[in-house]
Amino acid sequence: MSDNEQEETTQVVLKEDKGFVSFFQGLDLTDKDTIRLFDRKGYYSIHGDDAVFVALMHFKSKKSLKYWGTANEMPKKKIKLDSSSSPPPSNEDTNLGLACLTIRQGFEYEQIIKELFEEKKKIEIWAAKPNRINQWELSKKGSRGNTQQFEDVLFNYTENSVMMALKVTREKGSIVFGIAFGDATFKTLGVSEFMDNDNLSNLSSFIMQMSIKECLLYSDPKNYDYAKVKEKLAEADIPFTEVPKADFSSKNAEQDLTRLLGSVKNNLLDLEKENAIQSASCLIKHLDLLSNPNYFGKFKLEKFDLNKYMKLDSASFRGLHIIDLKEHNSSGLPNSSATSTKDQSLYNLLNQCNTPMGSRLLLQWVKQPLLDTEEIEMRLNFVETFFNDIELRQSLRSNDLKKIGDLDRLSKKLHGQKASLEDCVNLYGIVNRLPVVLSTLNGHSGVHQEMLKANFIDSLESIINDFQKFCAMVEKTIDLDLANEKHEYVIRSSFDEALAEIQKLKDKTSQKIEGFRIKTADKLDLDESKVKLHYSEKDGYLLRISRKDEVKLRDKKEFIIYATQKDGVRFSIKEINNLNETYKKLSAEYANKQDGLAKRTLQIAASFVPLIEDLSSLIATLDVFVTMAHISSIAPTPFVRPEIHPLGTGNTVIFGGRHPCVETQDGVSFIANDIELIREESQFQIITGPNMGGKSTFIRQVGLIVLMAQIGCFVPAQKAIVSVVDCILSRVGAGDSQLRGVSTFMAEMLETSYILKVATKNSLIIIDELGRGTSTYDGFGLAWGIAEYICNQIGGFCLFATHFHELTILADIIPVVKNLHVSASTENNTFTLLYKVESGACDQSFGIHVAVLADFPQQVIETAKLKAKELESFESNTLKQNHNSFLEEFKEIDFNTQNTTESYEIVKSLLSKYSIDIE
Ligand SMILES: Nc1ncnc2c1ncn2[C@@H]1O[C@H](COP(=O)(O)OP(=O)(O)OP(=O)(O)O)[C@@H](O)[C@H]1O
Repeated sequence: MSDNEQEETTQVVLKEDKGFVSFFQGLDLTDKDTIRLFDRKGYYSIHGDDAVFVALMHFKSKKSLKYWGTANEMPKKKIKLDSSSSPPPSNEDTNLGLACLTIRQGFEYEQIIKELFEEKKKIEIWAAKPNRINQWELSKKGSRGNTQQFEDVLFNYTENSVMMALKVTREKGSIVFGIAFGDATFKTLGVSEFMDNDNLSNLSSFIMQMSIKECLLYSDPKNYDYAKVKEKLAEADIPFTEVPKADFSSKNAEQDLTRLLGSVKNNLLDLEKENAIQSASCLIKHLDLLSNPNYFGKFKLEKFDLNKYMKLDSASFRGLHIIDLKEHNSSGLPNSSATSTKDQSLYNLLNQCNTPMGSRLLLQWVKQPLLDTEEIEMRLNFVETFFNDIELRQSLRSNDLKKIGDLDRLSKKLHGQKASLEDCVNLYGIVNRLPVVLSTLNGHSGVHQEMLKANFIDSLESIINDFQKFCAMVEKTIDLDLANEKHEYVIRSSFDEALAEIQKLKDKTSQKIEGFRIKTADKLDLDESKVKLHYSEKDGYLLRISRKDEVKLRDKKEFIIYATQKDGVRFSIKEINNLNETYKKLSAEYANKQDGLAKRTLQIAASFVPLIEDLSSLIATLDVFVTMAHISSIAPTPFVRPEIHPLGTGNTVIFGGRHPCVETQDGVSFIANDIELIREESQFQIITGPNMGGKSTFIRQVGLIVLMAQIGCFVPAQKAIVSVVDCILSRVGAGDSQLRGVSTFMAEMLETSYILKVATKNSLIIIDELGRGTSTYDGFGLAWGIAEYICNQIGGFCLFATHFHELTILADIIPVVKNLHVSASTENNTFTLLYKVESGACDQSFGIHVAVLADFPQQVIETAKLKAKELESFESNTLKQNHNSFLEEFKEIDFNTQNTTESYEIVKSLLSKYSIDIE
């Protein structure tokens, strides 16, 4: 925000009001996650800690705050200070009295609402009670998972606002989740019941992949799994409210669901899912869905099938940088690393969609890579169609799709009865452009022509057909000429007899007024053109002459002077004033009639919402395919269509693979690399090489290529064969371990234990620099043990980047282990990173080489070489045995049943049992 804008904000200054202060102090302000805004008609005020929080969040300073009185003058009741989200106030702050911030209605208010939801705050809007001084009542409230009452503000929000209700139970020893999830804005509702392992990996994936924003949690503190779920939610940064058991009741659930979904769709509901159905009743109650008759029969049933998508947890989203996760440090401000622009996410790279619907769908696809080969091939066929037919792609991108506005927004407005005639005209414009899209699609004649016809052309034709009635209605009712010429949106007067009659009378009145204008000019002995008519809402028609001619009005009682302005003198005569009265009455009558007719028109338009939704989904899908094809073709080297092998079959072989985001960075001339992950032959690859040599980039690019292939997108490679995987598990870098108050070593251990428990023989495991948090020996020992465990017990594909050069010996012991290294050249006493991945272990200790280049004393170099040799001969079987035994026991520990300190103690005692030193 610019200084100017900020200055403007502070122009709205609310005067100190002691009555309000006592009302405010009397409120229950204990919930530090709620921010209260007071609607003062035209602007809003925020007070106390809420004001400080918003000032810091939005304006990044406290300058815009005003303080009322001093703390000593204020009523005695203390406000609970928000210690977590804003720094504790200094004495100076508390002495200043009650903080007060005013924000303007419109853009500023909208921005702040969006930011508050992003900060996971609950929002309350308070309005003054009519005719009561300093008495306020709650008029709106919302939270991140329930933004219904703020829809008008959040229309352009890309992400959905999905709330879930969650019940945890155990069946036959396994954890079972009964989940209901819903988005009141997009009117979707779903239920799902699934089992989970002790790591809750299914729940983790569900939260990430369904974009859950908030949770209503079945309160059951005695339940052993309950604390684990709470920890998982906190880890995924999902705010949750503990809800009494009574709200999870199946009593009226079936009936309530039928009401919202409509009876037909109800057949698809699996009512056997008792826990999920109970969660649904809780969700319906807390979102207050039944209080809005507009919702009845309008909800769509959404399915979540755990077996349909690749599992991805937050560590993988972070490790592969699939989407931008907004991360926060303990001060509540965004991490600078998380906002770095250089390091763009895969979603950011791909999202060059032309429509907001496309962007939303793409986000969903990126989060939910598919497992079914047929579905993947189908998507690839479409991408191929638009990739090969340049003309088709360019025409859709640069013309046809660009002009299609946000249909989701339109349907939301129409459904919520917040639409205007302008929205109808906009929709009419979009519908009129559809034949152009259709003819562009019809122009294609490639191999997938039939598929294009069956999936897009036929549906679009039928949608255009079904919209005919809508178009006819708009043409008949709305004055389109006025809309096009003057951007005024009204009902055509010829549409309704009564309206036409009133219009006639209005015209007649205006004509009479015009007659008096001419007569007045005559009376004043002025040329007719010098007496003008001026119309304003307030005064109706007035006459106007130039200031020079004002003398002509002097001393003549029949002329009533209204105002003298730069452009002349405004005056009137009795007859015009009388006609003005008539004109005003007629105008009011006309407007009234117009309103009624507009309302009816909008009601009819709202009946087209299901059709708009169908169109929106068709355009979104088309846009995503076209965009994926576009990105694939504009990459520094075009992407290629991957060859897909069903889950658990075939190998993953990539020739000339590239990292899609690193290759587009400025100044990077990317070196492509190959990899062959062959089952039973080379499914475990160890990557060694110098620091900054490109190890992480290489293993992440393999993860991203597999992920992109399963989304149905082309991939950055010369040739790619991808065997579908059930999940990608990544442990990349120590990450934010400090934030959670866990040592780097513990964080590594926890994440790795999770991988060991969750991975299957059909997974892709990506491990980067394991063991950095420990002493060299133990780090190495653990890395060795973990690698061995993955090879022998899990199977699956694994890429293991490590700085432990000695780990490469594994290749001699385990047949499926192969070594790769990133190369560097040390010719002519220079050290150049080549980024080329080659087979075999890295044969040089580059660390020492760099030390030589840096002119280290000879003695240091010699000692380093000696020590390195010692380490190389690290093959003591007893030591290795110790590490293996440690790992056997380590993986059995259930970290979820203890807190961090307890876990740490257990691991420490286990380490000491096997004489492993991590200090
Ligand atoms: N194939 C490549 N072609 C060109 N540049 C590359 C390539 N791979 C990596 N780089 C560049 O090198 C930088 C370092 O790469 P990366 O982080 O992958 O190295 P690393 O070996 O994992 O390093 P470290 O061991 O220090 O973690 C990248 O940011 C990128 O700019």
